[in-house]
Amino acid sequence: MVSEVNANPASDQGEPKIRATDVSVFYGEKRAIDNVSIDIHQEHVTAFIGPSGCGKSTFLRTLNRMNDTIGSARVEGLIELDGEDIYRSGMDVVQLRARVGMVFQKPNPFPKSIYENIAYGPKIHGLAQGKAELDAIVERSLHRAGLWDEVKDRLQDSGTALSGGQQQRLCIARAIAVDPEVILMDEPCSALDPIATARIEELIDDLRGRYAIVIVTHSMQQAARVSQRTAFFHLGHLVEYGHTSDIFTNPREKRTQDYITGRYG
Ligand SMILES: Nc1ncnc2c1ncn2[C@@H]1O[C@H](COP(=O)(O)OP(=O)(O)OP(=O)(O)O)[C@@H](O)[C@H]1O
Repeated sequence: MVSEVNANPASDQGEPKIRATDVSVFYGEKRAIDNVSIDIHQEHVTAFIGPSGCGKSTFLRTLNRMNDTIGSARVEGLIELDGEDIYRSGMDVVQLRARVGMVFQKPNPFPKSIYENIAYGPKIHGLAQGKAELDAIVERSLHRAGLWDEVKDRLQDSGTALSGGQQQRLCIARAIAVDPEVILMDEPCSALDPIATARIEELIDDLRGRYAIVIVTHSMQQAARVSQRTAFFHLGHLVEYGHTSDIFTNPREKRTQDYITGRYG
């Protein structure tokens, strides 16, 4: 049975950016997420932690309807972005995914130039009036992602020729280029070395405040370093959600305590 969780430890922060209410996710008959309610706030980095298979990625994907791409997946419950039900019929999913961008575990730049990787989204969303405006978006996005200085002299080189860490920053720049409100990150550092990981963590901190960021991570150290709110999932349940400092120093639930002290996971 799910214990009572505080779904809104940031109630002092005004209206949530995203509110999930009684969300369950099924793959065929199998229930991977069980009745999860949570508020995600604008000014924060929110970390999802929990043992492998607990449903962190599945739940993350419900927040921009990425589960729609998995044939067997079915979502129940309500997910609101600024109060709007994102699963309502008629919702423009392409537009939604621009507002709620995603960065994946493995960097996945398009097999195109660095410039085109960034320019593609703004072009299809009609965000630039002409070449000069597009150039400005590309430069600004690469700046924000902390990549401009490294690539400004080779914007026509292929994005796939960059190092893993640079590719991941390119993917973050690509998400930023369409002016998102929320950025979802699914284990964005798991394919990176410690130096590249540190750069992404610094970047997440720089981006905080401008976007609501949700990060799935296997690393409790990373959650503690980059997030202000942490949600602990176990077997499809949201066991505990709160201020990151409280979750790591003073968890209310025994299952959280056991996980953060390394008893399982
Ligand atoms: N496409 C899919 N089809 C069927 N079952 C799936 C699919 N994706 C995930 N699952 C199942 O749903 C459950 C939750 O998986 P999910 O990947 O969301 O967990 P996770 O906590 O992100 O795991 P990990 O930390 O290992 O990435 C698991 O039992 C998994 O096997």
